[in-house]
Amino acid sequence: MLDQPGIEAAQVAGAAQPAIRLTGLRRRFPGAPAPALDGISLEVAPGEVFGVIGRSGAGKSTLIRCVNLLERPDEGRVEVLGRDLTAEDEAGLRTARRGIGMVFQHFNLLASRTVAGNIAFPLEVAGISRAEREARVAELLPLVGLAEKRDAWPAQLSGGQKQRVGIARALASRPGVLLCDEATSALDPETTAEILALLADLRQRLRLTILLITHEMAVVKVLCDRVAVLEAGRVIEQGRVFDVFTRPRAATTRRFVSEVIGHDVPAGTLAALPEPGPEEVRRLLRVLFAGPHSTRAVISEVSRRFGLDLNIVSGRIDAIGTQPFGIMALAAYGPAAAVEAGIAWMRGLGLSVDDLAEGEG
Ligand SMILES: Nc1ncnc2c1ncn2[C@@H]1O[C@H](COP(=O)(O)OP(=O)(O)OP(=O)(O)O)[C@@H](O)[C@H]1O
Repeated sequence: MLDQPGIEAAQVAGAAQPAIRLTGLRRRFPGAPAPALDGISLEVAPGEVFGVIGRSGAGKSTLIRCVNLLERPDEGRVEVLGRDLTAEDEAGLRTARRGIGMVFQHFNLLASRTVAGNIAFPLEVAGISRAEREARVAELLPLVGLAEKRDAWPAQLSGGQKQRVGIARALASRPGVLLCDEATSALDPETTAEILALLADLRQRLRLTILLITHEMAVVKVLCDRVAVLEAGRVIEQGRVFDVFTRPRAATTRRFVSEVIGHDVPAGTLAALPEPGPEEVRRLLRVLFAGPHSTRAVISEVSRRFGLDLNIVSGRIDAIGTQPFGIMALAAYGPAAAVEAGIAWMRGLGLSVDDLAEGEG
């Protein structure tokens, strides 16, 4: 059902072509002082989960709505699963949108329909037979953990259950691409974690490509492979989540990242540290351990080898996806040449070592 040859072909995992390609998107709302989208280009690979993060007003909603052309960009091209949506007429768009599911922040369920009725709704609109609709709903309910709720009404569901219905409805027409518009922002932290786990599971089982927008870095950390940071309608930074989290470049990115992994050195830290002795320097360093070395072994060894005093200001061990890392702020004291040699030695082990100013990430 709902087979679309162009889309099916592009869904083959590993296809060279991106699942989503946005080129030079611009959108300025009439009368607005600045464009909502100011030349956005990005690509999402098949099977990838790509997050777009930004503060309120950065242009996230406008961007995601452009992907299925709910919002038409003034300029630029939107290609999804190999199809140039900006070149489609309304009929073509309707067909193409069946390959693109969308999950909304506020669920957007129809109060007058049961769970099954909500999930079946897009299939009804697409003219799918009742028997096929029922079969599809029966497949989807257990997939989203709602096998027992088939005949419940939206008003009888928790927020998390409502979002499960929203996700099942988005998957009804077997889309290759799922767009998530702040899908967990209306949920409490525990329910957020459950919904993110569900999305991660569905992504694996259905080999979905997911583009999500969020203002929460925790969502990006748990679910995404890559992330783009949006500010004033522009992508100011993008890359693999691990790289962006461990080496954020833009100030906005550093602020987002510090929400979840605390790169910042608290104000007042320097004043509380001892002054360096005569013939000594003091360097405030951020050391990132992303490889096989354990934090403690490296710190004690660099201290021994180079005769440095190391004062640990803050430290944290964490993981992004399945990749563990440690991040530590430390004050190194010793003769200038010894401190330099110690830093070079740590870098030689593959650790990332940067100078850190107080209050900086
Ligand atoms: N329909 C509209 N008409 C006029 N201006 C709009 C419209 N939609 C969005 N904007 C403006 O475009 C800019 C980007 O808005 P957008 O909703 O895309 O940002 P956002 O990052 O999703 O923010 P939020 O998280 O608050 O929704 C904002 O300045 C907003 O006021």
